[in-house]
Amino acid sequence: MKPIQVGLIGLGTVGAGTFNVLQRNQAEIRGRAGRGIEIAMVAARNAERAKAYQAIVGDAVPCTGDAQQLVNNPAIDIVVELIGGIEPARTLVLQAIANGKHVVTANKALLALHGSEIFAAAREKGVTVAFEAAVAGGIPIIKALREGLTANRIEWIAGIINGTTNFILSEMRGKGLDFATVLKEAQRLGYAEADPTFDIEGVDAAHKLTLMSAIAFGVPVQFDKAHVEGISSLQATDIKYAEQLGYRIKLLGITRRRDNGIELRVHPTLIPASRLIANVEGAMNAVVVQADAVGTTLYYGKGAGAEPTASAVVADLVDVTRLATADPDHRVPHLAFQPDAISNTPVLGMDEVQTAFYLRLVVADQPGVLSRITTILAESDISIDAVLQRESADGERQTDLIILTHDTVEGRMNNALAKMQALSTVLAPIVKLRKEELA
Ligand SMILES: NC(=O)C1=CN([C@@H]2O[C@H](COP(=O)(O)OP(=O)(O)OC[C@H]3O[C@@H](n4cnc5c(N)ncnc54)[C@H](O)[C@@H]3O)[C@@H](O)[C@H]2O)C=CC1
Ligand SMILES: N[C@@H](CC=O)C(=O)O
Ligand code: NA
Repeated sequence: MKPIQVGLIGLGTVGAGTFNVLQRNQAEIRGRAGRGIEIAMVAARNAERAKAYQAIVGDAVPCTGDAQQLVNNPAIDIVVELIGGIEPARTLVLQAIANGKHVVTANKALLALHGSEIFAAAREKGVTVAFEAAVAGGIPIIKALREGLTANRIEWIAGIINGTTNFILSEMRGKGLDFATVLKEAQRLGYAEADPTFDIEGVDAAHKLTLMSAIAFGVPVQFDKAHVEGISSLQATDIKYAEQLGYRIKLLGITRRRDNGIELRVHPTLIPASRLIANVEGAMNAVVVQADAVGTTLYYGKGAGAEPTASAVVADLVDVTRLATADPDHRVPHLAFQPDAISNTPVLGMDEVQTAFYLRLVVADQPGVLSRITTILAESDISIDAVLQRESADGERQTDLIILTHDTVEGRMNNALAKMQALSTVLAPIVKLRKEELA
């Protein structure tokens, strides 16, 4: 059978990785896909990359600077979008779909914001939009959630789904390096987004979490409802105290089914140091899924970088090649659930989220301070798990008071915090971090 014809837009980190993997493993890939997968055209903005690429493939495969030419080329069956960002990616993807082409993309930002529009357009035209690379890079987590766990009622998902921030946290903790140095290294290694604030402020993780939540719970993609907090205000003191209490701090994406809705949140989180996920270091990603039949499963691997991400892009190309001749109505639905089974279960506001807390208070070193604080917690019906008192680095007349609580509702905790903050013996803004046992 004639090889399937692929148009590749973007020859950056992932684009070049995809080209390399397709070239290197073409015989195996053909065996698995049932026919060859051939790059028929490339669109690239980076002149140097385009030249290097052209030197490898010669003139047989045209390389254009105008991606519109590629998506409108009738010879192309599958468009691979690897440029990132919203525009022109959105227009190009919709144009490719309108032209009846399947799409493979690694663009989580695009799908988290415009997934509903894109998947609806694809359904209408009977084409597939595959996006394994968009969540946790090379880890086949979309496949696992959408197909492998399809028998289950998923209860919650918690994941380290941003390699850059995990790399930063690990290097700072392990080697004592400063934030800016480690971020530069993450950029050099190709982990970071074009705008690294997306990584650092938790936005990239929230994009990925939004997609997993939709697939797990049969709800639309709704990034605008996600709670997003990154690592920029995380302090070394809290990492140290967390360790003393037997916890590690990781930037986690958590989505959980509750009776009254779905939690969708990204924030630094204390996790017991004994959990496997607490020991995931560097740019590695890990996703824990709790489901009713199978119990807990853990997916671990490289979530960023050229070839790990290309592994997922090429796997999608093989899937789409296998599916290309299948009846569109019987393909795996984009978001796992059939369109008429997508529910409008609400995403809960943070006030309604249930979690445990780590609090650090800088308090005056005098009698009665601790009891006033514990009274406020008791009156708020918040129960204490552990208390640690340490000499404060900043002065003799003050002390650091670290409190771990059991699960409560965040709104209740915020009310109690306001009362504590108003005490004259509380000398600095209280640090509040969330804590999850993940069991
Ligand atoms: N780098 C990584 O580890 C991962 C990246 N991703 C996603 O993959 C996508 C690509 O990321 P990277 O390869 O890291 O980015 P990159 O910045 O290295 O590459 C993007 C390339 O697209 C080119 N480009 C931009 N606009 C273009 C246009 N209109 N036509 C043709 N070429 C154009 C740029 O010149 C650049 O070479 C993004 O959506 C990113 O979020 C997903 C998982 C991991
Ligand atoms: N910037 C992302 C790349 C992969 O999605 C990350 O650091 O994880
Ligand atoms: Na993946």
